[in-house]
This record gives sequence, structure tokens and C-alpha cells, in this order.
Amino acid sequence: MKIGVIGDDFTGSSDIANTLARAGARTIQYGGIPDEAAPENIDAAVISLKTRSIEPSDAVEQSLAACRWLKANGAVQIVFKYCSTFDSTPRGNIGPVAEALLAELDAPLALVCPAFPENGRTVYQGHLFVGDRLLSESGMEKHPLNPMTDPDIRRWLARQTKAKVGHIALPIVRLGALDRALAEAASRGERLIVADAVADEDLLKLAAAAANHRLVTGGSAIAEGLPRNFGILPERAGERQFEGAAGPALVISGSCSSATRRQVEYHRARRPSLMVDAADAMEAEAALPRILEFVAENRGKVPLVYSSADPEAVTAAQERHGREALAILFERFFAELALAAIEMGFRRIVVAGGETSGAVAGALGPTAFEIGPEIAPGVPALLRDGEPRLALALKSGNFGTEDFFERAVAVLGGESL
Ligand SMILES: Nc1ncnc2c1ncn2[C@@H]1O[C@H](COP(=O)(O)OP(=O)(O)O)[C@@H](O)[C@H]1O
Ligand SMILES: O=C(O)[C@@H](O)C(=O)COP(=O)(O)O
Repeated sequence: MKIGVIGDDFTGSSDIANTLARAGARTIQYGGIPDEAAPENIDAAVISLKTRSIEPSDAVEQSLAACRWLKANGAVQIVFKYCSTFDSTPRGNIGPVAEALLAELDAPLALVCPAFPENGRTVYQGHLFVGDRLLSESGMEKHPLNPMTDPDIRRWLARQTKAKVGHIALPIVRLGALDRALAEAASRGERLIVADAVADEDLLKLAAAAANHRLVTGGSAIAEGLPRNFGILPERAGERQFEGAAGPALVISGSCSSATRRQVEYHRARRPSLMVDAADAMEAEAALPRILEFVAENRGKVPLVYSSADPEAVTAAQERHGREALAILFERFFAELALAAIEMGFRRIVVAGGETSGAVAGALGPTAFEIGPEIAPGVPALLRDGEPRLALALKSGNFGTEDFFERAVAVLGGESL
């Protein structure tokens, strides 16, 4: 293995696994730190953690354990994957984890590259944009767990870490003067270097400049250019084949992002759909049988079960029940629902929401996933080739077009779009 990735949530991990596979790297994605050794013939392994919204000290501990497993399995370069909208709070966890990984890898510095131009996330003058809006005016300022209220990534990151934060501006990236800029940053004692990037070409230049870096941090798009540093070329991506899984499909949505709420509306207008509210999540034992009955009745019709709600409803529910307590209850509820549906014979599962996906994937236990075709930018189909064989699409809240759920169900069944 050449590249070892530590992902801070499950959907983000499948996003970067997809990018690496597209770039020609033979990639495997693990749910958690595996018990066994990595296969000999892979180029990249992605360990999906669920560390985005936990205590910083826990996130550091788990990330270091993942880093050690990857190093022990031959990884030459470690990538710390976080969200392209830099999802974190003033306490972390991006800063504390990045700082701990720098120390673990004895690395002088690392790039900080959240930009993901294909999905509209760009960094300019150290500020993160989503489309033509600053991050803090993009809807992310109302995220249920990590409201992103400051678009200046340098300032936001500096609140999270003692490591000195630097910045490389777009003209330096474009002029190809990166080696010198990085050497100067190191001489100033800067350790986490926020890099401007507004197009894929910028990220390719940054990836080339990071060829000898032990640690790279960022969203998935920085990974497009990393395999070629090891002589791995995109042509191999054509070798990917995917049969998918046969069997009924279920869609679960715990994301409250605006893109997911549009997807829920689209699906609701066409397919059987049922909303789960805070009271259901709190009384899961009573609510689950009713919801499973709905799922069973609609087997074969791609039923949707969702808790996605608008920001006002989310805030009201959080004020009543507590933000974290409620998040945990919904996540546990959806994980149980997914397991019960699999027990009932469902074989294609689509989940919207990073934390929600992490909870569902976590309930499947330590698992290795094969990376299938891309359903939407940043979202691959995944296959668990165990007993039973399952096809999954685990979608970041913000990704995908309106009709994502039905597209996903088709791809998971082995159809090409
Ligand atoms: N109706 C709701 N009210 C409050 N919190 C909710 C509601 N529905 C889902 N949640 C919680 O909000 C969080 C959404 O995060 P996540 O699943 O990562 O979605 P995204 O990918 O959009 O960030 C989860 O922890 C989920 O349990
Ligand atoms: O980088 C991204 O935007 C995604 O890969 C990602 O991390 C998604 O996180 P959620 O929106 O919380 O699913």
C-alpha cells in the first residue's frame, strides 16, 4: 500500500475512496480499523472513522490508532480526509487531529486543502466558498452539529490548534512556485498550510508539490493527483466492474441539508415515504415496529424513511431534547432500522447524511467495502461482499441531484446510468 487515508466520517471516506479509485489506485475502504492485515495488492486503504463530531481527545486517539495501522501495513503517505465544507467546531476536530498526525509522522508541515471544485467548494484568499456563497452564507451556518459561521479557514483552524497556520495564495499555486513557498512557510514555523484552489488544476499542482509529504489533509479532491506521485495512472480506473446486489431497496435519510431535503421532496412525490420525528426516535422500541411494518408493506417500491427537517424544526427539537442527545437517538434509530431491513431481505440500502451513514455502516460491524461506480460526484456505490451481499450508497448530505435516490437504487442493482 502506498496511500493510507483516515476519514473522519463514512460518506467522506467513500468520497475519497471513489476519487482514489478513479485515479487508478486499487482501493479498499474499511468501516473502522480492521483486525486483519491489508491485502498485498492494494495501492490505497481508507479507514472510515466517525470522529467528526466527538470529543477532540477521542478523535485524536482513534485517528492515531488508524494512522499506526496504515503505517504498519506499508502506507508511505497518510491523508487525513475531512469535509469539503470544513465541518468542525472551534474545539476541533480538524486542528487537533492534524496536529497529532504531524507529530506521529514526524512531519514538518502539511497542506490543508478542503477545496472540491466539482462540487462547488473552492478556497480563495483563505476563504471557503460553496458555489458563489461564502461558507457562512451557504446554509452550512445552520448545520445541526457543526454550524460553520466563519468562512476564513485560517482563522477557524487557528481556533482549534496550537500549530501555526499558514496560507498559500492562488497566484503562488498557479505560478508553480509551491516548493519555495512551502520551504518559506516551514522556515516561519508554519505547520498547517491552508492552500487556495478554485479548479482541479490547482489541486493537481498542490498534490504534485506534496509528493514527499508524509501527511496531506483535505477533502477528497486533493487525492486525484496523489496516486500519480507513486506512478499509478488513471487508465487503470477503467478496470472497475460492478455487479451490484439484487433485492429490495430502502432509502434512509437523516441529513437535514438543503440538497437532501430537495431529494426527500422529490422521492416523497413519487414513492412511499414516512417521516420519523424526535418522539419516534426517543421511543424507538414503540416506533420501530410501526416503521418496519411500513417498510415491509412497501417492499419493492423503494420506501423512504426520513427525519430530514428544515432548520427551524431542527432548532426547536434540539432546544427541547438537546443537540447531541437527539443526534445520537436518530442515528441509533436509523442503524437499527437498517439492520432490521437487512434481516427482512432488503439488499440495497441508500443512506443520506454523513453521521447517519456512519451509524448505519458501524452497525454492520468491521467490514471491507469494494468501491463501485460513481453515482454522483463524490458518491460511489459500495459493495459488501459478505453474507448477505449488500450494495450501499452512503451520501454526504450536500451531494447529488434531486433524483439521487432513484439513481442510486439503479446503480446499486448493477445498472449503468
Ligand atoms: N429532525 C432532526 N432534528 C434534529 N437532528 C436531526 C434530525 N434529523 C437528523 N438529525 C441529526 O442531524 C445530524 C445530521 O448529520 P449528518 O447525518 O452527518 O447529515 P449531513 O451529511 O447533512 O451533515 C445527525 O446526527 C442526525 O441524527
Ligand atoms: O468532503 C465532502 O464534502 C464529503 O466527502 C463529506 O465529508 C461529507 O460529509 P457530510 O456532508 O457530513 O456527509
